[in-house]
Amino acid sequence: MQKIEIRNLYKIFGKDPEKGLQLLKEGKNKEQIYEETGLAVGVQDASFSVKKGEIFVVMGLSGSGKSTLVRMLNRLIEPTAGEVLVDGEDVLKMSKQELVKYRRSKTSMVFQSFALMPHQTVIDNVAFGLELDGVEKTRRYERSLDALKQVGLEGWENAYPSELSGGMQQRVGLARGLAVDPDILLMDEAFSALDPLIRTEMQGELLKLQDRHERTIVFISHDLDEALRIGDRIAIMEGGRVVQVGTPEEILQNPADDYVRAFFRGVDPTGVISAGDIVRDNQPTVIWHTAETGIRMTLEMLNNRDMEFGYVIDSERRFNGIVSTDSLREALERGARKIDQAFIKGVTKVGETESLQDILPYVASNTWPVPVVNEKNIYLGVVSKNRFLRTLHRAGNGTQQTQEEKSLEEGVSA
Ligand SMILES: Nc1ncnc2c1ncn2[C@@H]1O[C@H](COP(=O)(O)OP(=O)(O)OP(=O)(O)O)[C@@H](O)[C@H]1O
Repeated sequence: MQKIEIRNLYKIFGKDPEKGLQLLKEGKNKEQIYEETGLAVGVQDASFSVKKGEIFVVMGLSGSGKSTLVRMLNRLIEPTAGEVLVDGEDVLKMSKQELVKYRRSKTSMVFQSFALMPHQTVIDNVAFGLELDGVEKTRRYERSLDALKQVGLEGWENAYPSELSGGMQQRVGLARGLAVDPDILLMDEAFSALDPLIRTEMQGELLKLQDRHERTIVFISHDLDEALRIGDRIAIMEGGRVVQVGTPEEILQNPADDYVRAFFRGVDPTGVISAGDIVRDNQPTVIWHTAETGIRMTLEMLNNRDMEFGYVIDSERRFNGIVSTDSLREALERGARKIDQAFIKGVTKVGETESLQDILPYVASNTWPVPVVNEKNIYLGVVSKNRFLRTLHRAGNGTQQTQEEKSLEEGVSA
């Protein structure tokens, strides 16, 4: 479901922005327009959408238009042209009153400079937005305490900002953003001022928060590692344009141009592509598991299909275990009858979000393709050694899979 939709959005800074629009339409570029008129093109023709519940990272070099773009989402910067739809409603058509309400209740913004008020306690800093909203004091403090708890600052409510470390101050900034319980959190280089260790910690904190309470987060960053770590999808900006939008894997595997490629140079694909991206569910034999599933029947089935391994799942597709022709025969010799007595011991399944780097040891050490499950233990399929190696090879070359490779892969037996 789309939460935010941006259509043909422009921002031109200067006295006569319409003139700038006209010149862009005539094919002039940003630099020519600046030289001729002194108008600065901040964002040009941006169109994309942000899904409900995702962390959407806007990335680009300094001056590429990130801040301008994100500030147009809550009209801290007034767009020159285009549409910003939030839950289907055009933010640019809102009256002043509607806009105030939208800014206070639907969105909140977290800045790089934590923008804390030094003479106010932590809790008053957090409660500030609610106070503006006219929320009464008891309720205000309740919600602020809850927000402080969410960012791990319980017990610090009466401290002053100067008593806190940089990382803690940023947590207060984040708590202030959370206290109003916004649908949409806009984060402008929110972690950039933090030293690397604290920064990584805060990124982890944000991901954890997102696990518990799904918000739509638009996060500006100029840092690739950060974008890859937290972004469900990334938009890359260059010179005011959005040049590519996609998941980290999509962008890495298929960069739109040299600018994007340059960003990703040196990135190790094994850290970015996940098990879920390369899972295949059509190869090995899947065996539905019930109390009646017998060993003899299973063995016969594997033999008939000339398969060495079978993946056992229940009627809800939850992964139970793996059997092999060997483990089934051994179990029969022991006098066992039910299939779960024939599971290979110590089978490792991997989560769909685990990276290639994480799953490498399992792919390398097992003779059977590694089963991949989601967070509910639902079986999604397997990653075979072949598929794993092919992906590495492709990502390394930055080339697309050819039709030949594709059919080869479909034909590769597990
Ligand atoms: N108020 C303004 N007046 C004139 N030009 C502006 C104004 N604000 C931004 N610009 C110009 O718009 C372009 C985009 O700036 P913006 O701040 O959005 O980039 P950014 O990617 O966020 O950069 P940074 O990472 O340095 O914050 C730049 O060329 C900038 O000079």
